[in-house]
This record gives sequence, C-alpha cells and structure tokens, in this order.
Amino acid sequence: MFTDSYDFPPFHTYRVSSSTPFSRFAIIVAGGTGTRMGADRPKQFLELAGEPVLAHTLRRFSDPGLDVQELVLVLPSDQLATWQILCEQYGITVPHTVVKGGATRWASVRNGLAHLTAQTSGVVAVHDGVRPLTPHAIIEATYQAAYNHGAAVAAVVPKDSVRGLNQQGSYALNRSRLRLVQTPQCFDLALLRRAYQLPELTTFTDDASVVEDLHPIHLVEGDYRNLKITTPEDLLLAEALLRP
Ligand SMILES: Nc1ccn([C@@H]2O[C@H](COP(=O)(O)OP(=O)(O)OP(=O)(O)O)[C@@H](O)[C@H]2O)c(=O)n1
Ligand SMILES: C[C@](O)(CO)[C@H](O)COP(=O)(O)O
Repeated sequence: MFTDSYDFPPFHTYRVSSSTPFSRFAIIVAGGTGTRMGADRPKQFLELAGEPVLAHTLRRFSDPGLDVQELVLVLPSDQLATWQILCEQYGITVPHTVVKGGATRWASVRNGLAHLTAQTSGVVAVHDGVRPLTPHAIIEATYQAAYNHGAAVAAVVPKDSVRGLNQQGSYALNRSRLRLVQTPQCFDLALLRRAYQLPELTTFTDDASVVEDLHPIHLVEGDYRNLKITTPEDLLLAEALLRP
C-alpha cells in the first residue's frame, strides 16, 4: 500500500482478509510484436543476460514460494514454433501451457483466461511477458491484495513532473495524485471473467481499465526495477539491473 497523503483508501473489502490459502493462477501475455523495439523478432524473444526475456519472466512466476498452480503463456499465433525452439535451445523447463494471442493485449488476455475454464475460484495474475525483473515481494503482495480486495495492481509514484496537453499548449498536473501502473495485475477469477465478457473498448490499456467499471482497483506499491521492456534502452537498463 502507498503511504503518502494521497493514498487510495481501501474502498471496500471484496473478501475478508484471512490466512486461508487460495488458488493462484497466472496469465503471462506475450502476444505482441514489439513495434517500438524495432528488432528483428518480438522483444519477448530477445536475449537478456544470456536467455530470452520471456524465460526470466516465466521463472519469476514459477518460484515455488508463490505456489502458482497454473501458468498460461500467451504468444503470437505465428510464433508457437519459435518458442518451442527457444525452450529447447535454452533448456527452459518451467511448466506452462501455451495459448495463441489475439490482435490486441485485451484479446490475448481473454484467450489466456479462456484456458482457465476448469478452475472455479482463486486469484489470477495478469503479467506482461516483457516485465522480466518483477521482484517476488511485489507479485506476492499483489496476489494477497487481490484476495483481500478483489482487484489489485502494482503501481509507482511518478519521478518526473507531469504535464497535460490542451489547445493552448500544456498545463501542470499534480503528480502526487497520479500513479504509473505496472503489472502484475491480480483479480478474483470470477470478477476477471465477468469483466472480459464485456465488449472491448479502445480505452483499455491494461486489465485494471477493463475491470474498473465493475469493481474498485486497489493499488499495491510497485517497484521502479519492474521495467517494461519497450524500447532498446530498456534492454540495456534491464541488463544492468541483472548484473551481480
Ligand atoms: N496483441 C497483443 C499485444 C500485446 N501483448 C503483450 O502485452 C504486453 C505489453 O504490451 P507492449 O509492451 O505494448 O508490447 P507490444 O505490443 O509487443 O509492443 P509495441 O506496442 O511496441 O508493438 C507485452 O508483453 C505484449 O507481448 C499481447 O499479449 N498481445
Ligand atoms: C499493462 C501495462 O504494462 C501497464 O503499464 C501497459 O498499460 C501496457 O501498455 P502498452 O501500450 O501495451 O505498452
């Protein structure tokens, strides 16, 4: 939870906090093409510290301490064979199920969720395949917060000043009231299913924006190291952060 004066109140409790263990699932979305990276292949397959970006991400979620029961990996529909080759080449043995992605992140998440039909209850994390550095504590805290509140996403305070745009030019925004949203984004399974039955809107940029009309989103303090690999310099930063 954030502790500054603009902390979001815990709007209402979706489920009372308890030490009862709950089932955990994860959907790793890696169905994008990486246009902003401009590489010769989707950025999730690029090498980071000796192995594909996606291998790092999968390993974070397969940490036995998290006890994720089912790991679904969503890939571009024309890249399934590539991933199989990479798994053999790099000896990637993390147990996971591969699902074909869609034209948008929303469609990829929906396809991943459709794979969890056998599951009746629990908390599901949606995580960008291109966030390979997420600390264990952030994943755990987001699962726990979603168990207690129904919907929880990791977010950080902006470090830079922020300006909005208008017809005259631009104007200052109060950054203490803003948060930069990361993944994981964790949800009660039934809630996420309901949200993804609604039509896709062009305003959806993440899962919180899909769910928020149905349920308040609880923010968990994220981590500046939880980079999303988007443009070439992000890969350099990630390499530096992984250096012992
Ligand atoms: N149709 C899509 C689009 C995106 N994603 C995934 O959503 C995450 C965040 O998206 P982004 O960083 O925008 O990835 P890309 O869409 O690949 O990048 P770009 O927008 O530069 O093309 C990534 O792990 C990406 O693979 C996905 O699963 N399916
Ligand atoms: C989901 C996300 O990573 C949260 O910050 C982000 O919204 C993805 O946006 P992108 O435009 O697909 O990179």
